[in-house]
Amino acid sequence: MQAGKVSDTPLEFIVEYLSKAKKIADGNASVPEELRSYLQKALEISAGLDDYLEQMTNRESEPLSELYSKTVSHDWEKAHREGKTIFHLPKECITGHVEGQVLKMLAHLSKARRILEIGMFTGYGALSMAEALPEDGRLIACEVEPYLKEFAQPIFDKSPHGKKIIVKTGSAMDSIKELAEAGEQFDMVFIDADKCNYVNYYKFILDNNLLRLDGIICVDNTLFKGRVFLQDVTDQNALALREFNGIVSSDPRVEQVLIPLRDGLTVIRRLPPSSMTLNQTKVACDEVFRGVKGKLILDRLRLDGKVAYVTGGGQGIGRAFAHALGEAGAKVAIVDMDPGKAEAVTVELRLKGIQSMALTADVSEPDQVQRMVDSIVAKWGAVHIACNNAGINMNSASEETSLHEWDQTFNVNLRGTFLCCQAAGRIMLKQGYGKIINTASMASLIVPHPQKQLAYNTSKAGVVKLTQTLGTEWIDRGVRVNCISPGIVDTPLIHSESLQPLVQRWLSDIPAGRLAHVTDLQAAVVYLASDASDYMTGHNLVIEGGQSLW
Ligand SMILES: C[S@@+](CC[C@H](N)C(=O)[O-])C[C@H]1O[C@@H](n2cnc3c(N)ncnc32)[C@H](O)[C@@H]1O
Repeated sequence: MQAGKVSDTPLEFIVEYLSKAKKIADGNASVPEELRSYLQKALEISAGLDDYLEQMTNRESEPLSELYSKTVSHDWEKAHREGKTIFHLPKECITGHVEGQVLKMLAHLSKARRILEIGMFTGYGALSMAEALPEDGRLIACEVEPYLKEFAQPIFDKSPHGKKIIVKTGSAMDSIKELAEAGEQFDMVFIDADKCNYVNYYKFILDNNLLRLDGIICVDNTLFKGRVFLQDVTDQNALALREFNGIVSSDPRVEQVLIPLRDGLTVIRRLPPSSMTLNQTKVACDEVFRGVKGKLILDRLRLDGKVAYVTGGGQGIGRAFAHALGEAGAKVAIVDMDPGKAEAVTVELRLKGIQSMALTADVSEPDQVQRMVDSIVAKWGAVHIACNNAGINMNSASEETSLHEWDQTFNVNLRGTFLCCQAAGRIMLKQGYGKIINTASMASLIVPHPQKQLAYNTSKAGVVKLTQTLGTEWIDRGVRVNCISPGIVDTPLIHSESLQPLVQRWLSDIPAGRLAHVTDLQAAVVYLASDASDYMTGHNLVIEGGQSLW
């Protein structure tokens, strides 16, 4: 601890008292050497802890570092004497490096988009949390001293995250009442002002729904120099915090933990209720409100723990499907005729932390399809999601379509899809669970023109009928089969000069006014792969910018 610094946290008091005890022991010959050695050891541990936490916590950003230096070097007594601040603000008010990083981490982990801070001081905590917010995130900081807004703003302006902070000057209680009236709600709240009012802020926030379900409240100084649990305490702030801790720990609406960081940081989570009344209205705490098995809709789209494969996964739509399934949490096998392409997508997925393997298979060959499925089961123990996407398209006028072209197209597009459905389906039927998603085409519905592609159109219509048949045959054994029919997808090939007249023709047929991007199809595959679509089977999900309707 620096010389002259006044103890403020339980640890600083321990260090202060141990130092004093050690000094007395050192000056007294009758103190046993063993006691002196124990005092020395206790002092070394306690005095080294805060510095070590500082060193082992990643460095703060430049603007935060500047804010810290500007705050601790400012003459706060002078500011008060000159009438710039109502309170005597001690520089120790500042949240500081380690606690700021904890708040930033919590904002990150809770994926907060809107944060409320009660008591901003010079904005260290506010800027730390703002650094974790997404671009369109907002942090509203309530601060009674207008001087502090002027103090902090120039540094907020230097940070790319400063624009996310809105400072509301005035009494925090008035500000949060206004926010509640405006129907605002927050994902995270930091209470750090006006200790005697902590209970009121807390109650107001929960009673008025200012914190979303599952949202968190962080509360500073909840150990209050250890006085919250020491006997014979008369300090009003300590007694207010003791009462606050008691109220929170017996409130069934929340769960909480008190972390002995600096002067104590309590983290409180608002629990989803089993029954509740808000403003005299009884809330229907059913599956719609609480989510199916407690999972809200975005969580129901997650694919954590699921095993998927994507044929034709080395490029285009298949690659986009593989990324989407992996981002949603599945392990993904990339299957392609071209081993290099399969491997490249596997590398991309691994970079994103997605477990992935590359497999080579020609989907029209039963042995190769069986080997593909066996390899996945051997490595990951199951197949939950089968994306049968491999396909080819060749153009020719129908009177000239060769049997070779017809057979080749049908071999990959229809026989391949059947073989994959059958091999994966056998595993899924045994598991009692599976999601098969076949790639069909808008060509299953309309006859795209002016290009001529009889074999393709017919094979894709076959994929839809195959999907409908399997979708009804297997659903009672837990296997859902659906297909996606994309419209014309924008690929590098299409940008060649010779194809431009054709592209213009297509565009005039598409209400959306553009070709499909592979990313337009990604949410659909995640939906069909997830439990959220369990009631859907044999469906042809058409994504074509409206083209089949004109
Ligand atoms: C402990 S400091 C906050 C530290 C800050 N959270 C940080 O990250 O550095 C408390 C702040 O609360 C402000 N404050 C005190 N009473 C208030 C009230 N009733 N309404 C709004 N702000 C208040 C004080 O002016 C002071 O700046």
